[in-house]
Amino acid sequence: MSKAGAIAATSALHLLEQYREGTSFFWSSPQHTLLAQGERMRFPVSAVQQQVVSDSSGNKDHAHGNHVKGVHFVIEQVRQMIQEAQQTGLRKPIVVGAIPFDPSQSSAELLIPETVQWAEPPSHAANGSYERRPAAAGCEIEEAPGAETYQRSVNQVLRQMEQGELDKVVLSRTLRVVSDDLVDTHQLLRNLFRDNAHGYTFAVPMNKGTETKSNITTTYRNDDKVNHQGTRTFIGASPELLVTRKGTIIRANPLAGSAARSDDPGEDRRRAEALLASAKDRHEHAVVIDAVAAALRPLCKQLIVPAEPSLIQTSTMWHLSTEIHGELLDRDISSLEVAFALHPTPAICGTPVLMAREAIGSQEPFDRGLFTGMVGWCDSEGDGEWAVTIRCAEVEGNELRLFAGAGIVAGSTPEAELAETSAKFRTMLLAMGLDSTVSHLKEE
Ligand SMILES: C=C(O[C@@H]1C=C(C(=O)O)C=C[C@H]1O)C(=O)O
Repeated sequence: MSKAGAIAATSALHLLEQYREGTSFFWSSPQHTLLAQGERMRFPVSAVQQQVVSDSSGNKDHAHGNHVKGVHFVIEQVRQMIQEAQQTGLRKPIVVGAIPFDPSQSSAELLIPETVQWAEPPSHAANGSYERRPAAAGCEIEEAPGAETYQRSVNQVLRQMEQGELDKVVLSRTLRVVSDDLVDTHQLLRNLFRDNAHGYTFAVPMNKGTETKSNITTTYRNDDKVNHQGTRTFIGASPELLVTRKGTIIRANPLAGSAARSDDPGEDRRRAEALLASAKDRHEHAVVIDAVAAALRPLCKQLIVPAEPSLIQTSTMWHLSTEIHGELLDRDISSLEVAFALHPTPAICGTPVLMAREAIGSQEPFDRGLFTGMVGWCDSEGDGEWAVTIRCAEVEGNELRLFAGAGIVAGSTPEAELAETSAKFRTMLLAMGLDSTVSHLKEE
């Protein structure tokens, strides 16, 4: 393949088998499969918090100021990492990893790897050759927040919507899963890859929180010393493309408006048709498309936005989808900069964005971290692919933390939004082999 820094091209399944927990970054999209190994440079862990003055006042403008600083910090650090890597002799460095929902609160998990291998996108047929084996066993599951608390939050947000200008807020919740044994992260990745051939499957090695003295840490790890118990991995299979850039051509594919799949084909089709016809879901979707188009328009010579959404399906969900194509005015805007021009879209935050972020901060009793951020890669020419980090979990030892959210608009009901989050957890639960254990989470 033409990608610089790449070792010989190989098959997607071959790359998947070479994945090593703790030292590999794995990515598969409808365009590419990528396995990045080792760590030449890593994004600084604690420097974000040093750069951004923490805001204890809860002031919205201050929080927004911090967010903007956090974004600039990430863009600048990535630019520096690429420059430094070029100075050390890498011809076309690539940055891979994930960026949090709020870069002023949590650290990005980005790195420049030692080696990069590319392969064609996975073929559906090849994926079918995998057997789905459980990745965790004998699990205890705890909902956080619990169902009642989540529904109360939805009601509070709905009341706020009746009173003011708040139009949409995405509220999420988590599941903490504790397994009897260490989670088999590699098997989890295989299962996700098998079940989500049309999406964006990823595994990101997370920092273990080591102190950094300089802004950019240069680490050389000895693979033999990596203990699976000591690794943290951010893993998932997102159906949602934030943006890809190749040269000046960009593509975005926001999703918003969802329905759970059904095992009964007739019922499944009815749910899809009802979703496409639902005024509430159409509005929830339109809010996202308007915001994405408004953010892209100033950057583009040409932008094509279909007037009507279409339907896409994953193995667990139906979604309203709009594929947006554009041509950038300026080739110097990297895929990461375009991604940040969009982030956070109302698909995972809400609108107006500052009010939505404030509502999320006051209603969600946990830090989103990398959830509803972005995952992907960007090379030194600015080309890249970034997906929205949803249908995902953080894995450490024998524990997983799963995340799922749902968009609240006027007309939403707490019961339906709770059921939607439960249905969205199924992508990860299925991949873990736990779907039958938690059948009450399945929306009927
Ligand atoms: C927030 C999530 O998904 C987002 C919310 C959607 C919705 O509210 O309909 C649909 C797709 C995603 O943009 C999630 O999966 O956790």
